[in-house]
Amino acid sequence: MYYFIVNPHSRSGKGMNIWNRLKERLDREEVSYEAYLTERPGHAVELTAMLTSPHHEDTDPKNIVVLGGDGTLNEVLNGLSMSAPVSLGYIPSGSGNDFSRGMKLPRNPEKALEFLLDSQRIRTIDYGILSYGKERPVHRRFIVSSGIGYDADVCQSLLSSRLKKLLNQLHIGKLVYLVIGIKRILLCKSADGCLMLDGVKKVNLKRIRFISSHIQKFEGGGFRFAPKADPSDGYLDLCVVSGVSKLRLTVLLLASLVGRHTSCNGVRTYTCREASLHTEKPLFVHTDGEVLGKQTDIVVRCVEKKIKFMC
Ligand SMILES: Nc1ncnc2c1ncn2[C@@H]1O[C@H](COP(=O)(O)OP(=O)(O)OP(=O)(O)O)[C@@H](O)[C@H]1O
Repeated sequence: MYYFIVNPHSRSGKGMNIWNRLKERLDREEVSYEAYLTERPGHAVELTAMLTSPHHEDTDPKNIVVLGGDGTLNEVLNGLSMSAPVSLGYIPSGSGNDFSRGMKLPRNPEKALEFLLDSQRIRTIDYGILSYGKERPVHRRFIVSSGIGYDADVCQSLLSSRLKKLLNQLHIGKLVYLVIGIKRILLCKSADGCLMLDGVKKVNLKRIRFISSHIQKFEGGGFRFAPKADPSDGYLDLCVVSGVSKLRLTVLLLASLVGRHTSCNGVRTYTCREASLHTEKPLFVHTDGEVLGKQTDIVVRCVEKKIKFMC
């Protein structure tokens, strides 16, 4: 039995057409499934919490399959009860699809479904937790990456972008990250700050452009900010870009498309289990592309091999 959580709104509404095609195939092949369509932002968190609750009518081990973008996968991860026996599957229907890219899953939804139904393999993978807020701490899980600064600023701009819809209609949705990314280079602010790695190594930073923390190698629709990230190693791979001009940031971003930015001036990489960051000015923060407002103090940490993934 498969439980599908479908975001019909993903890829600017194309998610619904994709689901209709896959549903036909499931029915034809008499696969046993239940499907839940998300009706609003946050709904996938509620649906997953309901399906994995100890009070759910079926407490047997469950296969939950997400059809959506990285944002929907993030919501499912955040709704998941970690004590429930669940295996996750994923069919990409988003614009960026960095999770599929990192896991080397088929990016064509039909092929991804075929792969999932044929697959017998379970891989255990890590997830990250980003925390902020002193009086009322907030904890958000992530499975691709989180970031503070420029990368989160781009995610914030995408929320109100009409270009995303247009490019998705032209089947070149992932280009939206590149186009908005270049525009935001001109407008995005930097801040001084300091990073503490695993509570022992302190790094002072001037003019932080962004710091991304990775489970997967890619973010932003194919920027390979963490070429060495391994989703099952129990570590976060950090990409820190600071003290660079806007022109240099542009060059670094282009180099990161092929993972060649890591040896350039202004880029530092670290692996750690936990990192805390303080910035002197608030900067936008994201987890898997979902924006969490502006923060000055965040902590990220890695939870090792807690997610069972069908692949
Ligand atoms: N029915 C709905 N109507 C409007 N928004 C929805 C609905 N269901 C889910 N959402 C929201 O849609 C947002 C985007 O979804 P998702 O990330 O899956 O697709 P995407 O933006 O096309 O892909 P990507 O993140 O790969 O660019 C999520 O933040 C989710 O909360």
